[in-house]
Amino acid sequence: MQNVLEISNLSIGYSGRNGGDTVIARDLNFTLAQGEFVSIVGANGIGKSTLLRTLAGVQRQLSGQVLINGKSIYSLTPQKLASSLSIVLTEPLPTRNLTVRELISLGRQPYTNWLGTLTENDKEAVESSIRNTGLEALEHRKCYELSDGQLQKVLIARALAQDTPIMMLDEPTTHLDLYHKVQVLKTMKGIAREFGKTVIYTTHEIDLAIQLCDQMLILERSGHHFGPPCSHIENQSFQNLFPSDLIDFDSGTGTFKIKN
Ligand SMILES: Nc1ncnc2c1ncn2[C@@H]1O[C@H](COP(=O)(O)OP(=O)(O)OP(=O)(O)O)[C@@H](O)[C@H]1O
Repeated sequence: MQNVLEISNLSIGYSGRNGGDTVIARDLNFTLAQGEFVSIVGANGIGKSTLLRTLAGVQRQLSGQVLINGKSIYSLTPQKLASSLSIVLTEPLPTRNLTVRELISLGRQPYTNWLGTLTENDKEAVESSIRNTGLEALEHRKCYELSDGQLQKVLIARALAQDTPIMMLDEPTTHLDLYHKVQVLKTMKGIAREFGKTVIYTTHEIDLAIQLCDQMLILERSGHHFGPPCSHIENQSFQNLFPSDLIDFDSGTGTFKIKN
């Protein structure tokens, strides 16, 4: 499989007003191949969203490299970047006054003319992302009429309509019930498989990620681990993810258990 995203010696964080940097994670090294379904996991505040935003070029890295197909992400024009990767963030929408279909159609912006006219190809991409996310019944509803979970699906559909080789999603299943979490994750994995897209998302649902992902990036204060879920289980990498006073990772079932 061809490597699409190469991260080398990456340090992420925030530049202070007086010039000092706050480093959130350093020396990150991993590579994502075409068609892989990948999650980023770790405790609250460890840097999952910061990393995702850095990988997407939404915020600058402190040092190191993020390469998409061998080219630095920061050298790409906004147009090229928008046709290379889509990102679903947790920030609220600027407007919820659009219908579901209109919002999903915005995903086609990198390809439309300045009037935003949709071609047959654009319309087909919108149709198929509505179908793939099961939003047919909601397509004419206004976004302000949706529940948080329904809106989350619409944002995923917009990213799907963008039809980029790389998709990045920040906690895409937070507001969904268990059934719909699995439905959305399986849809995303299916898209990775069927269309050879690389999908990377942050999550707190480690059990589901273990069952579904090809690769997992585990962020910890002491460093990071990257590899397939089974190698993390073998290497006991989940054991140190959280303080051990309340929960333990059970390698046999691949789940966290509450301590008695
Ligand atoms: N704009 C910012 N400026 C400075 N520090 C920030 C900024 N945004 C986040 N941080 C800090 O960076 C660290 C990592 O935050 P981040 O949101 O990436 O973590 P996370 O792993 O996604 O957390 P969670 O699981 O709670 O969503 C936190 O300590 C946070 O306070």
